[in-house]
Amino acid sequence: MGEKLSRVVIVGTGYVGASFAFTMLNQGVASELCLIDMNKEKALGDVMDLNHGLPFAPSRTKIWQGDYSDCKDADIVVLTAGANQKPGETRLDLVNKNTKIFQSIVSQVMEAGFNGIFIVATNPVDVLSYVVWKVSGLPKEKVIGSGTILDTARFRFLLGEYFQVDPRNVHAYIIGEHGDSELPVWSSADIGVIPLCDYLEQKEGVKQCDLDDIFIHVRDAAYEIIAKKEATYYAIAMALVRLTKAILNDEHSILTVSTYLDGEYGFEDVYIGVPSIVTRQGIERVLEIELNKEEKAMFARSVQVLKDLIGQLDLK
Ligand SMILES: NC(=O)C1=CN([C@@H]2O[C@H](COP(=O)(O)OP(=O)(O)OC[C@H]3O[C@@H](n4cnc5c(N)ncnc54)[C@H](O)[C@@H]3O)[C@@H](O)[C@H]2O)C=CC1
Ligand SMILES: CC(=O)C(=O)O
Repeated sequence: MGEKLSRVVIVGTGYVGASFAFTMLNQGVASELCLIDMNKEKALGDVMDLNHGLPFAPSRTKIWQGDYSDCKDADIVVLTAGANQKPGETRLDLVNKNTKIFQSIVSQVMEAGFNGIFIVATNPVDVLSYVVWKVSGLPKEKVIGSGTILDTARFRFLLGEYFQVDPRNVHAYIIGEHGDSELPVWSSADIGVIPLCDYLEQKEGVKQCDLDDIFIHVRDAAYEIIAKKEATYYAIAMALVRLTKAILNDEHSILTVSTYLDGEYGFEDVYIGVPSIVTRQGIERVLEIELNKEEKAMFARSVQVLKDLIGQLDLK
């Protein structure tokens, strides 16, 4: 029996796209990796560098510098092209530049005959996921933003440090905009098998103000890292690989991706980060966490921030 081919195309081989390609190669996730960037020399340099690592890779991967015609047979196109934040800029500041770039890229991907799944990482990721859905004409299930997958990872890491447990045993979510209006869902957070609220009551030394501080560090992590080294890329690359594997391996994994709300949580016509089941077909279902009153209000505010921006888009 022949080996099953899986093709992943990456558009935008800057810090995030190149780190994603490197992580994909190291984990042997796809049999074909195609790199596209308007800076062709950069993409070609990355292809050469990655190919030279093949003797150390866990499996064979065909890696090449491509063009949009390569998207026709792609299972997944990952969009990491566009401007990133400069120190002091918010993710939302990038909306106009990156919407224009995305209109052009997504049109070219679709003209090639693409019928797979888009993963969107470029910021502002929730708004751009909406743009990709609109411009591509694909079903909502097939356009997935990285949403708060990275914020949730940061949250689990910091809670793991605080409670001195493996972050993989921390079950806690950040939802909402991947940005300043996101929120922690404290009411359903578990440390291992213990609800965090019980932990807070029972364990000495666990204080609400420390938890609030953890959330602030999660929300502001990108600003801190960008001030120190211009960009964030390793953790998002690993998060994108996790999402890619969930799709290619039909894992039915629950990830806080940016997805289209169609009545869930009482909202519609917006892409936003919520826990969702990810399969080979894309988003199977959005999971509705029972939010408390304060969390509901914060989520509604986050939806409004995104809807206001979506309302200003010129998608002609
Ligand atoms: N969703 C998330 O959690 C995260 C998102 N990001 C976002 O990812 C995006 C990329 O960030 P970086 O890699 O740091 O930026 P970068 O500037 O290093 O790379 C962007 C790449 O896009 C390419 N590009 C620009 N316009 C293009 C076009 N029309 N066609 C093809 N390629 C084009 C550029 O040549 C460049 O190589 C940013 O918007 C950043 O904010 C970054 C980290 C985390
Ligand atoms: C840049 C960005 O969106 C992040 O690191 O969260």
